[in-house]
Amino acid sequence: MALILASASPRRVALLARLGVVPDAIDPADIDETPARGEVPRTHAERLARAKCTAVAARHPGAIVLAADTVVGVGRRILPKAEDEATARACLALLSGRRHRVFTAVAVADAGGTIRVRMSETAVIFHRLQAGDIDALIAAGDWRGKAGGYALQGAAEAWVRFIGGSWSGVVGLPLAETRTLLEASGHG
Ligand SMILES: Cc1cn([C@H]2C[C@H](O)[C@@H](COP(=O)(O)OP(=O)(O)OP(=O)(O)O)O2)c(=O)[nH]c1=O
Repeated sequence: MALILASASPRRVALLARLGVVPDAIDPADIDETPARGEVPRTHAERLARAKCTAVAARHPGAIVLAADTVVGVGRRILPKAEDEATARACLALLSGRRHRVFTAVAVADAGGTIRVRMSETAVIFHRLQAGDIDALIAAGDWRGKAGGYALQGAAEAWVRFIGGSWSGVVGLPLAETRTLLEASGHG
């Protein structure tokens, strides 16, 4: 059964490879990722993973389609995906010493078009970030395109005080949830 990865993220390809899974094709979804009014982080991640999966499954009838969405939340607040330095700095200043959550929703469409979704939730606390620490994280540059303005797999891990949950979930594709969903969807 063909597996389509509905993601432009090279990290998701690499994480999938750790399950021994190589997608037959990569076809990123191009959807509007603007949060809905009053939407909380968990709901946002789930809605977007489902929307990416639905959009791409429509283009590949009979295939298994895997999509995911990662959202960093502080309480009810959804942090943006940092595309510029000012946004990344604002995220890091907010996250300094403050417990936050990283939600990654994974959605898999089976060959019959049924979509199953699983959620990974990870709590992360960074040490208090001094101005110089934020400068160093910004200089590392790996915050670009990342939810919450940091890359745990890169420079940011040196500032982690606590992580509870799924490391792979923070990086973009929680391996246990993904393995379970692929099995349930008839892959392999
Ligand atoms: C918090 C955090 C996020 N991220 C990444 C995972 C996601 O790729 C990204 C959040 O954006 P997403 O919208 O989940 O994914 P994407 O735009 O990269 O790719 P696509 O929608 O095509 O699947 O942030 C890290 O790589 N490391 C981290 O520590």
